[in-house]
Amino acid sequence: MTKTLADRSVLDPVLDRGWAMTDGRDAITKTFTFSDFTEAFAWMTRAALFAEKMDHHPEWFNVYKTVTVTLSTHDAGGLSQLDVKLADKLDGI
Ligand SMILES: C[C@H](O)[C@H](O)[C@H]1CNC2=NC(N)=NC(=O)C2=N1
Repeated sequence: MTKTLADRSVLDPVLDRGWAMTDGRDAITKTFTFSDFTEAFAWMTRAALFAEKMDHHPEWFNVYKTVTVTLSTHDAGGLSQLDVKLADKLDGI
C-alpha cells in the first residue's frame, strides 16, 4: 500500500512548474500544449512507456494538441511520492 504525502512541501516545486491542485480531490493537474497532434501523441507515447516502467499511470485527456494530465495514487487515495516523481518526469520529456 502506497502512503500519501505527509510532507506537502515536496509539492511546492511541482506547483511552481504549472501543476495545480485538482478541484475536489487530492491530485494535481496540468495541461501540456504542443505544436500539433503528432507532437502531442509522441509525447504521450514516451510518457506511457515511462509510466508503465514505474507502474504508475496518469489519467489524461487529449484533444488535438493539448494533453490534460491528472496525477494521483489510487492505491493511496491521494497524492504520493510517485506522483511527484511522475510529474518530474513528464516535465522533463
Ligand atoms: C497493481 C498495480 O501496481 C497498481 O494498480 C498500480 C498501477 N498504476 C497506478 N497508477 C496510479 N496513478 N495509481 C495507482 O495506485 C496505481 N497502482
